[in-house]
Amino acid sequence: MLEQRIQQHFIDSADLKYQAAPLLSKPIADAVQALLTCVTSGGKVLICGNGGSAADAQHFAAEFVGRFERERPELAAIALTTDSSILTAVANDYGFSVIFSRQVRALGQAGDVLLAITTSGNSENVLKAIEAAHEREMVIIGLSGRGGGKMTRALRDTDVHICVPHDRTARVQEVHLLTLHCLCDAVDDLLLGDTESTL
Ligand SMILES: O=C(CO)[C@@H](O)[C@H](O)[C@H](O)[C@H](O)COP(=O)(O)O
Ligand SMILES: [Zn+2]
Repeated sequence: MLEQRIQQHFIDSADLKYQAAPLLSKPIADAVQALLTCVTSGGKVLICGNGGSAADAQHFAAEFVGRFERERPELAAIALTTDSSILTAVANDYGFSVIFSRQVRALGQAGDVLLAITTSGNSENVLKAIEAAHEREMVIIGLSGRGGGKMTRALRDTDVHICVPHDRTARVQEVHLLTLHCLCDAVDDLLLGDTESTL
């Protein structure tokens, strides 16, 4: 029955979130420290991902540059998924696999953070963006699922890997979105202290 099927999505999503909380709280806290170090020393966050993860990239950038739940100064973040002229020129002239890495090389500086989002851990353009970010001496926060795929080996000890323990893309994406909200909330908390939410 359709309603049962719908309810099962809610149950599965909630189950995964319960299971993932104790596993992911430490890497998420590490990611918060990396973001805080970046933004308090004048750095910026570059974000990339495909499909639903491209939407997540833009969602996060909106909450950093705009706001999350509290008023605070603007924070620097750029989604690498939005400029259709850059994306079409680079894909057309060089190939889809370098649409993010060229932007990372163009914009990235030492001390910036790359937030790399891929549910499989295997999207080539995201993996190449990680390589480019290492060249620029950036720290990488990798969001993945399905065991981490190739992202696991692409990351270094100084990076942070937040790997959602599930094999279904939609479920992984649901935890990625929760993770991004945790990051925004924690950065605000550390920057602003225990002030009341204004929204
Ligand atoms: O949102 C969804 C599925 O829920 C899709 O658009 C999905 O993001 C796309 O298939 C992506 O290309 C998957 O890439 P990735 O997460 O494996 O890097
Ligand atoms: Zn989706």
